[in-house]
Amino acid sequence: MYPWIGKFLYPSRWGKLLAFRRQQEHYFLPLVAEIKSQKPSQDNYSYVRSVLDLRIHELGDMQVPEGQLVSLISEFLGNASDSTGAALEWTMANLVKHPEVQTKLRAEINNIVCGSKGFIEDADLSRMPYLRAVVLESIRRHPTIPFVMRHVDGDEAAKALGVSRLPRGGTTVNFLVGKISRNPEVWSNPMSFSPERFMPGGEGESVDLTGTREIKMMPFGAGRRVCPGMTLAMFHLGYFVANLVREFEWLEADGDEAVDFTEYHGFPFTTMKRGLRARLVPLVHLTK
Ligand code: HEM
Repeated sequence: MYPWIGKFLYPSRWGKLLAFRRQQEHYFLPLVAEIKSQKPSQDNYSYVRSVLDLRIHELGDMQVPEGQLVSLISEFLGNASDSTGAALEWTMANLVKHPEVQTKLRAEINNIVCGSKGFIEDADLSRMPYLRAVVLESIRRHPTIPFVMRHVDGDEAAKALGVSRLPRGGTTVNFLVGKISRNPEVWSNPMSFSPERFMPGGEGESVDLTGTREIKMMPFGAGRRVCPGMTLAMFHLGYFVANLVREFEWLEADGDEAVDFTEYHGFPFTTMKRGLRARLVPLVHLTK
């Protein structure tokens, strides 16, 4: 409730946090300065440039202060790599555990790629519906961000939440992303791993990831603050999974190294408690 109390309760952790923050400033600010010094053009219009160009109307058209810029950059980098990495690990773990899904996926990939150039191109992904189904099923079953919070206020919000009224000044609502995508009233056998549910005729066939039409799952959040990296993340996941499955057969490791789906609830990501271990067999491709 009062985050500032933390520095008195946990002085050593607070010290570490400040040191980490200084390190971020040390790395990011020279890069920001370099971007500032460049003449903006269509070719180099980056995320940092877009934040530099922002003006906060409520504060007299003020620019985003340097401190907040550092926070935004670290949020952008952290959200991008850690959440995609965690989702990739969950996906590969499921493919190890479900060899029949892996075989079916490899057949789809090879069918598209074989006989042509011998490697996967960006455009090929759109012709791989089962690959998309595998990725969707993985982020449904194992959403890497288990909840999103919103400050809500007013009668309209109360109505949407199905309560008569909200406390004065509003309140914070925690939307349980994980529970939503494993709701047995929406998903049949929700704890099983079944990409087929996202194929034609399946209950998730036309699932809406942005949550504008309906919310059956919301691994990327929903509404105005929906993850801006969603399309990139879906592309990266599809691309990495396709290449990893095409190049290797993923087999379960023996004994204690076998796949363990126990979750580790870190902040803010849910990862595999014990990282994925697998036996990888390189596959030989015959190209024309
Ligand atoms: C599998 C990968 C990813 C997942 C599961 C994921 C999920 C999420 C979720 C649940 C949120 C919170 C949305 C909300 O509050 O409603 C979020 C926010 C955000 N994501 Fe992602 N994300 C992923 C990848 C990425 C990537 C690749 C990028 C950038 C290239 C990115 C950038 C961001 C940013 C900047 C925000 C904050 C948006 C805001 O506060 O308005 N994410 N993400």
